[in-house]
Amino acid sequence: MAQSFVNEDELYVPEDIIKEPELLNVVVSSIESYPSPTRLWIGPRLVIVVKDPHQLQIILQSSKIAKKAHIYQFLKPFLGQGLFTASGPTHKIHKKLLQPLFSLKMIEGYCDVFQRHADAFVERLRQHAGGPQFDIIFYLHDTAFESTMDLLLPDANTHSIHYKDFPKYIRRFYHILVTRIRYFWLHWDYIFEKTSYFKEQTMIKNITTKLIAEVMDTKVPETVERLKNDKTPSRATRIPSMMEVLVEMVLNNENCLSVQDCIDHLMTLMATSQDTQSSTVAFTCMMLGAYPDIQDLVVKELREALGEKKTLDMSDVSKLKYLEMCIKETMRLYPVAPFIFRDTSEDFQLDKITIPRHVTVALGFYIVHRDPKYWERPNEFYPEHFSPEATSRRHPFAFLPFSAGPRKCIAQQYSYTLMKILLGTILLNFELECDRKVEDIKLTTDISIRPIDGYPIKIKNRIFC
Ligand code: HEM
Repeated sequence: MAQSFVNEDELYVPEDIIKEPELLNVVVSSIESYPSPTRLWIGPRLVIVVKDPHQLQIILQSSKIAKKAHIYQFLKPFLGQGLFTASGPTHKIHKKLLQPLFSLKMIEGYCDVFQRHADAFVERLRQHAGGPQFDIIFYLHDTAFESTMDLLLPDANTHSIHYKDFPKYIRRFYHILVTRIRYFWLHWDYIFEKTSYFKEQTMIKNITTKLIAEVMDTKVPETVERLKNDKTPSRATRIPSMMEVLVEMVLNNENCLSVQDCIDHLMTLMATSQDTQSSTVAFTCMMLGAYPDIQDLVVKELREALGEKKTLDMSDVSKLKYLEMCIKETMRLYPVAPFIFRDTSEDFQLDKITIPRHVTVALGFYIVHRDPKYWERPNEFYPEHFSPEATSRRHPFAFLPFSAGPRKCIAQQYSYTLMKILLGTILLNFELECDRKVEDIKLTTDISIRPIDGYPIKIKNRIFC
C-alpha cells in the first residue's frame, strides 16, 4: 500500500505490482514441510492448509464443508448463480439437472464435434511444421472455446453476434479476479468499486450479458416452439445442443430452473471449459515433446487402436489407456487447480483437530500431487505412476485434478474424451519436440498454473512408413 493508488477520482492497482512469478513456489515451499493441517495467515484471514489424502477425502466428501470460499463470490458478477458459484440446495438440484449433459451417451454424440475441431486445429498448426518453436496455447484456446460453443448453442456458427471475442473477455475477467484475490484490501466491495478494475469488470459484464442475452432472446422462443412441435425423427437422431436441453429443463422444471439460471449456466460452462482443457493439452504436448520415447509409445498405441484410420470415436478413445496415463501424469504435475478453497460455517472435526468456523480451508492438490510419500518419482514425468498396479497401491485422494465429492468437476469424462481426441489427432499428424523437461519449466500461478515462459514446442509432419 506504500504506492499511491489515488488517481484523481478513482483508486487503481498498477499492473506491474501484481506480477509475482514465484508466488506458487513461495506458497508451496513455506508450507510443504509442516504437517497437515497447517495454519497460514493471508492478510486478516486465517487459512488452514490441508495436504494429506485421508484428510482431503474427509473434507471433500463432507456436505458440511462444501461451501466455496468467500473469494469465489468475486466470480459472481460474471458467472451469476452458475454451478461453479452456487451453493446449498440450489447447487445440489442444478448439478443433478445438468449431469445428463455430461453423460457417456451425450459425450459419445459429442465425439464428431470434437474430431471436426481437432481436424481444423491440426490444419491451423500445419503452417508451423518444420519451422521454429511457437507457443501452442493460442491455437488451443480458440479450439477449446469453439468446440464448446458448438455444443452449447444450436448452430453456433450462424449467430450474428461476435462471440469470438468471448475468450478475450473471459481472460481479462480472470485477470481482474486474480488481482482482487491477491490484494486483500480489494476484497472489500467498498474499495474495489473505487478501482478502474471495477469499471472494466462492469464493462465486460455488460458486453458478455448482452451477447448471451441476444442469443437467448432469439433462440429461446425458437427452441421452445421447436421442442413443442418437433416430433420428427431428425431430432431424435441428432445430439441437441446444451442450450436446447437447458431450455427443455426450464419447460419441464419451471420451479427449479429459470431462464436467468440457463444464462448463468451457459456462461459458467463457457468460462470453465476454455482454459482448463487448453492448458492441460498444451502441457501434455510439451511433455510428449520433451520425452520422445514416451511419445513413441503413445503413437504405437494409437496405431494399434486405429489401424489406418485417422479419426477417433468413443470406442477408440476407450482403448487409449497409455495416452490417458500421460494426460493424468501431466495433470499430476500441472493441475489446473493447484489449490481449491472452502469456508467453514461451523466447527469441523478433522480427525483429532477442530477446524474453527468462519475460516478458509485450502486444499493443496499441487502439494499432494508431488508428495514423495505417494509418488515414486514426484518431480519427473513418469506415466507409469498411473499403471493399474501403481494406482491400486495409492490412496485414491492423492490425485485430484478434477477434485472429488459433491463439488467435483462436472466434465471429467467429457474433458478426457476431448483431450484424447485432440492429442490423438495432433500425434497422428505431427512429431512433437520440446526443449524443456519438467525441471526446466518454471511455474507461475494466477487462476490456474502456468509456465512462466509459455508453452513452446516445435512440430514436424509425421510420416508413417
Ligand atoms: C482438463 C479439464 C478440466 C479440469 C482439470 C477441471 C478441474 C476442475 C476442478 C478442480 C473443479 C473444482 C473447483 C473447485 O471446487 O473450486 C472443477 C469444477 C467445475 N468444472 Fe471443471 N475442469 C476441467 C474441465 C471442465 C470443462 C470442460 C467444463 C465445462 C464444460 C467444466 C466445468 C466445471 C464446473 C461447472 C465446475 C463446478 C462444479 C461444482 O461446483 O459442482 N470443467 N473443475
